[in-house]
Amino acid sequence: MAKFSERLWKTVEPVWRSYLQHPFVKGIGDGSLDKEKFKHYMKQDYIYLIEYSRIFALGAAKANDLETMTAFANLLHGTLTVEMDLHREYAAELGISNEELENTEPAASMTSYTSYMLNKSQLGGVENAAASVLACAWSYQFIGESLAAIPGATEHEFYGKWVKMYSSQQFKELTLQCIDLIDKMAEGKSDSDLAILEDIVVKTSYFEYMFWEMAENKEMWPVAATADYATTR
Ligand SMILES: Cc1ncc(CN)c(N)n1
Repeated sequence: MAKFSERLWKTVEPVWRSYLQHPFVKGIGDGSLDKEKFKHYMKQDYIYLIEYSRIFALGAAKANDLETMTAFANLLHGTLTVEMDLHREYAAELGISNEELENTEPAASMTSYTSYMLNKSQLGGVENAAASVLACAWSYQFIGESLAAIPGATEHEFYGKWVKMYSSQQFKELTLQCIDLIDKMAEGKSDSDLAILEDIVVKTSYFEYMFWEMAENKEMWPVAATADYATTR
């Protein structure tokens, strides 16, 4: 029988392929991306990764066996180190302190995406946590590998290390652990339970697209509060 992850790939493939056509992703691949857009993305992505890490912690807490708990703990550690080190390196290059990075004011898309994942993971069992993180890891690995195939993309003086990290063996191993987790959790589940997990993967894939849009357009919130409020933030 086909693995659940194969079914998921077929369902979300058109959404993930659309990322490769997105101007922000294309700009990383050909090195033409405006650095101010990247700076906005990188700051939002850093606070996104803090919330994303919480899902791994929730998965570890909800795990029914030690093997699953260890996998979630490894993924938590990998995100806090391998992935977030990349952001800290870019921040240092762009003159942003770790404190400023951590205190980034969350944008609407970042807030809605992480709130959705946290809600699904808190309400459901450990399988909801595995479904919530899947598109995040796997779609970035898909993007990383696709961009790495573009001549010169990994050697670009600024964006090269982004492409290298997301196409690296280390990141691939973290992704494979996420795929393995969802496949194990899908075993023996009813069609209706699998449909619930699939829906989480589809919705998070849509949120991924919205995140690229937020980055491209340097979005925060659609309207501004008073200037007084803004200065107290
Ligand atoms: C929004 C988002 N989605 C996924 C990833 C890859 N963990 C990320 N860094 N940022």
